[in-house]
Order: sequence, then structure tokens, then C-alpha cells
Amino acid sequence: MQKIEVVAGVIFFQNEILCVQRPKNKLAYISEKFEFPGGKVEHGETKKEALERELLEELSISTHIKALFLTVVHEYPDFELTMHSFICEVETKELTLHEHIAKEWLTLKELKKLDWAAADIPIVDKLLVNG
Ligand SMILES: Nc1nc2c([nH]c(=O)n2[C@H]2C[C@H](O)[C@@H](COP(=O)(O)OP(=O)(O)OP(=O)(O)O)O2)c(=O)[nH]1
Repeated sequence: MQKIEVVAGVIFFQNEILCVQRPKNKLAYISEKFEFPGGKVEHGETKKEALERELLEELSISTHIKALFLTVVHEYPDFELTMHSFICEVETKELTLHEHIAKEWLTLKELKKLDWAAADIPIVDKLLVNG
């Protein structure tokens, strides 16, 4: 099975976390699901470099990447995803959605109300335990 490696940012502004909604996709299990912004690590990049690049490309934001939070390995029907999530901080909520169709800034206790991509559930759960 195809394997992909992705980095994602759990981006805090004070006590709120940025949640973004993917566009429609032929793969129903990721279509219009909420996720933490990020994307695939390119050849020759460190994980942090990849995350900085993706956040700039997708949202036009620069973040302070603080620490690796959780690495999730999830088998979707068509590929195996390894996703490294990082705790990040921003000083302003200003951003532009270049790829996503919606965004929400939510507190920890509100996170569960969204329809998350399956691979994100362990990240949400760990945030709630730590919270
Ligand atoms: N960035 C990100 N991707 C996630 C999350 N959860 C999750 O299942 N994914 C999946 C969706 C995609 O299949 C893959 C990320 O790849 P990507 O964001 O570059 O999406 P993509 O395949 O549309 O991009 P591309 O090939 O056009 O460059 O990981 C998440 O929280 N953040």
C-alpha cells in the first residue's frame, strides 16, 4: 500500500485552536473533513521546514512551532498515512484560506463537534486528555 508522510500544525491563538475544512475530494473519507493544516513532507525537507512551507502556502501564516505533539499512523482504504502533529502558536488570527473551504477557531472542549478526518481523532483525543 502507498505510504505518505504528512506534517500538521495544532495552531493555538491563546486558548483557541485552528481547525480547517478540506475541499470536496473523490475519496469520501477525507472529503470535506476537518483537519489540522499541513501537508506532505517533500524530499530533502525537515518536518519543521515542511510545516513552515505548508502553513505559508495554505494560509499565508508564519507560526512559532513549539514541539512535536503526536505521530499518528492511520490506514485509509487507499494509503497509509504517517502524520506528525506539532504544537504551534500564532500571535494573530489573521490568515487567508488558499485551499480549505472553512475554518473555525475552537477551544479544547469544542473540538469534538467537528467532523474530523479519521487520522485526526487520536490528536483531538490527546489534546482533550492533556487539556
Ligand atoms: N494536512 C493534513 N492532512 C491530513 C490530516 N488528516 C488527514 O487524514 N490528512 C490526510 C489528507 C491527505 O490525504 C494527506 C495530506 O496531504 P495534503 O494536505 O498535501 O493533501 P493533498 O493530497 O490534497 O495535496 P497534494 O497531493 O495536492 O499536494 O493527509 C490533517 O490533519 N492535516
